[in-house]
Amino acid sequence: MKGPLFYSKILLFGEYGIIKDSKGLSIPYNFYNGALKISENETEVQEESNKNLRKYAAFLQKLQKEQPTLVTFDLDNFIADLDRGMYFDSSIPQGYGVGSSGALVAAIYDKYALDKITVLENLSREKLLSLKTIFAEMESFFHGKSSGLDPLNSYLSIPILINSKDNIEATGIPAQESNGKGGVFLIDSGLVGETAPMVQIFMENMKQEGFRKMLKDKFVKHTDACVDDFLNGDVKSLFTNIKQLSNVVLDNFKPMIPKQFHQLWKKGIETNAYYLKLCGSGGGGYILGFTENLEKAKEALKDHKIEVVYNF
Ligand SMILES: Nc1ncnc2c1ncn2[C@@H]1O[C@H](COP(=O)(O)OP(=O)(O)OP(=O)(O)O)[C@@H](O)[C@H]1O
Ligand SMILES: C[C@@](O)(CCO)CC(=O)[O-]
Repeated sequence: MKGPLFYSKILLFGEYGIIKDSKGLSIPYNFYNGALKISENETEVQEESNKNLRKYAAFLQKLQKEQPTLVTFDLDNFIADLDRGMYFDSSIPQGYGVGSSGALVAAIYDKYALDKITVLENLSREKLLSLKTIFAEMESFFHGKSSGLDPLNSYLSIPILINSKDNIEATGIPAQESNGKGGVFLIDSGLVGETAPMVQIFMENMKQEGFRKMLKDKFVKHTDACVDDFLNGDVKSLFTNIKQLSNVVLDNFKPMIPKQFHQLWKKGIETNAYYLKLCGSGGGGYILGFTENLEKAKEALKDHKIEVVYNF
C-alpha cells in the first residue's frame, strides 16, 4: 500500500510573525514529498518512522479526548496499520524548514480523520480556517506552538496567503519569468534545526516589551510589505523591503541564524548581491535567499549549495 503524495513547502514570508498576526505567504515545494506506506520488511529508517507514528497516535488519542468537537480519527485503523508496519516514506529533510512534520500531519489527517474537510469541496474561508485550527493542534505535537500553516499548505498543495490569524485564503502567485535574472533560492546550512526550541526562544523574547515593539514596528511591517510586493509582482519595491527585513532579522533573531552564516548574511546586505532571511523557524536547515542577479549571488556564495526555487 502507498497513499497519496504530500509535498514540502516554503514559507516565503511570515515565519514567527504569523504566530503574532503578520501576513504570511507559503508555497508548495514539489521537489520533496512523502506518503504513508506499508511494507513488510522494514529498514531501520522505516522502523524509526513507525515508532514516531506510534507516539503520534497516542497524542491524537489524547487530543480527540480533550477536544472531541475539534477533530476525531479512526484510531483503531491507524494503530492496525502501524502494526502492519506503516511508516511515512518521505524525501523531505527533517528540521530543514520545509515542513516534514506538516506533510506528515496532512497525510495522517487525509487518511484517518473522520468527517474530514476535503480538498475537492468548495473551500470557503471558514472551512480553510477550521482546517488550519485542526492542523495547528495536530502539529503542536512536533512544534510546540504551531500556526497550522505547513500542514494546510501540504494538504491543499496550493499557495496560501495569510492576511491575519483568522483571515487566510488560497492564492495565486505571479508566473515565473523563465529566463529572469533574479530569483529566490535555498542555501543548505548543513545543520539540522529544531522548530520547538526556536519557537520557545521567540516566545520568551516576546515577554520583553522592546522585542514586541521591534516585532510590530519593523519585522511585521517589512514582512507584510514583502508579501504585498511579491503578490503584486512589484520586484523593485520587494527588494527594498527584503533588504530591511534581512537587516532586522540579523539584528534581532541571532539565535535562529547559525553562527557560521552571520558574516555571509551581513555581506549580502553590504554588497546588495543577495539578501538572506529565515526559512521557517531557522536554527539550521535551509536559509532563504533573494537576489536580483542569480549569477552574481551564485558567485558570491560559491562555497555553498544553492537550489533556485523561483525566478523573477
Ligand atoms: N518520515 C517521517 N516519519 C516519522 N516522523 C517524521 C517523519 N518526517 C518528520 N517526522 C517528524 O517530524 C519532526 C520534524 O518536525 P520539525 O517541525 O522539527 O521540522 P520540520 O517540519 O522538518 O521543519 P519546519 O516545521 O521548520 O518546516 C521529526 O522530529 C519527526 O518527529
Ligand atoms: C516558526 C513558524 O512561524 C514557522 C515554521 O515553519 C512556526 C509556525 O508558525 O508554525
